Amino acid sequence: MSSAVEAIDLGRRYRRTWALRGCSLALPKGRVIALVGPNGAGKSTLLNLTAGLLRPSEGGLRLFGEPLSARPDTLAQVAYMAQDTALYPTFTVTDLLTFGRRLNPGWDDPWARDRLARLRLPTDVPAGRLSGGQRAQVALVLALAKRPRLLLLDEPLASLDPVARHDVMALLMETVAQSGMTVLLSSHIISDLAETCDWLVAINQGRVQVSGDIDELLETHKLIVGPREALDTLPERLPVVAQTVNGRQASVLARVSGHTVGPAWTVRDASLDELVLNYLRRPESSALPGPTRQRERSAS
Ligand SMILES: Nc1ncnc2c1ncn2[C@@H]1O[C@H](COP(=O)(O)OP(=O)(O)OP(=O)(O)O)[C@@H](O)[C@H]1O
Repeated sequence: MSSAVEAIDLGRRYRRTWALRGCSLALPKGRVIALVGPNGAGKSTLLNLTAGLLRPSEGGLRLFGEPLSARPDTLAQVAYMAQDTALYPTFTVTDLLTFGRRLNPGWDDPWARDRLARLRLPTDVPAGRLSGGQRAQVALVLALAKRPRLLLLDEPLASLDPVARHDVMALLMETVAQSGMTVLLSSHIISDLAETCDWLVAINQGRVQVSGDIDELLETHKLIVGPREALDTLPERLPVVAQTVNGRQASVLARVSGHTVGPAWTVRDASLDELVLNYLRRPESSALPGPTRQRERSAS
């Protein structure tokens, strides 16, 4: 079965700087995929490449099994809400609806009107006069009304208040459940992603660090907490993602499979927040197939 998005050794360079390099990914269909990474990691670059707005400097992309470069109609199945929510500022919401209907063959006009009515926004003022959060919500409705197979969202939650954030995520979940759409969304707010997303992609310094099913990642990673002096008693071959020392206490995130640790240590489940934070702290750690870094001797 083909993936929704497949990147093969994908790279993009701006002059001499690689924004993304050696990116190989297979993202399954019908998932809500969280794309995380520090500022400047390459998230927007990956989204722009997937939306066909940037050309790769090396490697390539397939969407639903089709090479992106060979089939322009593949892109008709993609909707993209970029970071700086590009609504034409002089167009009213009513104009934008008309525009969307004329440009997109699969446009679901009754649905879009119903959703916009529920937002209780003025439909006759220029979009430039709406607040940042209101613009983001309108842009999301317009993107969904295209009925895309793949929806790309670059920090859709950043400008939203907590209630709007919750509503947007609920709308995404509802649409995914009804349509089988795949969503790839970048965000820095991990707690908002934990309930909604079921696949995690972490990018760091232009490289993919993690790509995997969130439940499986949480099952295989554990937080091991104990006294700093006991660090040397941890198994030699324990695949450590990151370790931190706070005063006398050491905390180690590791990929545990059949490893046993001594009685000085407490092993507990990690939250998605803790998992992401530990990976981002250690750009050289990876949860991709291949050799894993093993435990360091000295505490960091
Ligand atoms: N148009 C550009 N020209 C030159 N360099 C760029 C350009 N766009 C991005 N970059 C560089 O590429 C790298 C990746 O940027 P990108 O915007 O993809 O990161 P990001 O993960 O989306 O960051 P953020 O979380 O801050 O939005 C950064 O080092 C950035 O400075």
